[in-house]
Amino acid sequence: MLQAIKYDQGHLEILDQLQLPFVEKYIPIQTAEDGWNAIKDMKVRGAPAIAIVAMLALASELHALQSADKIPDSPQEAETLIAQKLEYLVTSRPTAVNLADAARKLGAVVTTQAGQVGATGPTVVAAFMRGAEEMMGKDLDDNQRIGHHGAEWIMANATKGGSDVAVLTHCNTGSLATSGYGTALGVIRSLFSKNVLRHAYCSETRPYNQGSRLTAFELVHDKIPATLITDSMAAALLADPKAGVNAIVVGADRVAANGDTANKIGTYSLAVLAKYHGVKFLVAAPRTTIDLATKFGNEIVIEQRPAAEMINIKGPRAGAPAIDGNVTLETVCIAAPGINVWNPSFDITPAALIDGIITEVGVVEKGSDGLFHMDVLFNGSAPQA
Ligand SMILES: CSC[C@@H](O)[C@@H](O)C(=O)COP(=O)(O)O
Repeated sequence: MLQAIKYDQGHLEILDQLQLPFVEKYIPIQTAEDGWNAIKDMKVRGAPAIAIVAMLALASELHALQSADKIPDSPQEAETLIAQKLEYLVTSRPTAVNLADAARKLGAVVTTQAGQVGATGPTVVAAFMRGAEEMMGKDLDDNQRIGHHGAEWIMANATKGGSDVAVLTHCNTGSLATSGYGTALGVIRSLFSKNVLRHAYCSETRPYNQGSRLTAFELVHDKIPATLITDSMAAALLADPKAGVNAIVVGADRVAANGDTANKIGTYSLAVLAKYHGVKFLVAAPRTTIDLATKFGNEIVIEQRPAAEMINIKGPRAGAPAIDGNVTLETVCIAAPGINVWNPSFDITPAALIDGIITEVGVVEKGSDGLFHMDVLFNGSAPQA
């Protein structure tokens, strides 16, 4: 399995996703500012991965301060230092809630520690670093559970009488978008490991091609039977009995309390198509992506990305040889110079189009009132497939 994030006691490295699938190169992240830039520039992306890298970037900076004996003695000063860095990190990308959620949770850990009798600056910093490291392990564990619950749900509800399934996914939600295994791609991985995946389809995911560059790379790497389509081919694929797509499974950047889901632009179109074709439409995400403070999808801030990400495309010249494992990536313009560009990074899929939300504690479906009741995910009564 690919590993997007490597961390060991203050040493953080991320796989530079801007160079994938052509060059597999890890880059060091030493400070919160390095982390902020890597997230903003999409060297790391995907809701869970963004949160983990942000927290570990700050942990790395604090490690370096600790080695240089520069942690303030006062617990309150250490708390303020960490709070300011967290506030800054949260400004890197607005839509995925996992980052804000991680900052809030670790901020609370730090505040609690700073209030303990005998607390010092170093004990506050140590509490933060421990929390950040635990987050990475928890995410991997959650993803494996999501994969299991999603695969079980699909086999129970979407086989249409067959013994195996074909699944379409969008964007990248795999090892590269998380600490490992993946969310929606984790469900596909789990179906594959249970020997019930007939075929996976991944959409190109314009404009930034996370599907063709990253998901396709992971599927090839992990030898999962898969086919790439352009986003515009999804309707034809769903209408094709030979493909026999049973379910569409996507990730999420933020799920509102009513189930409306912000995810990569193009997700909403797929949900509409799924409804028309009678194909199950599922969202796979850890509970850290569910934002109960946001009641409806229209409250979610949608990030606008630069025009250059739509009108330019980057890759090696066709047939260019790799030299010492390196290839030169070239940028090519693929649109008429001067055209206006609208480039929202995400869209909102209404809850009405979603059949189930797959989390690490189970799959929530709409009740008889036609509404999602997210409280079951947090009060220990989530339905198991
Ligand atoms: C497991 S990640 C789920 C989503 O974050 C993913 O589908 C997505 O939309 C990623 O967007 P990106 O802009 O590449 O960060």
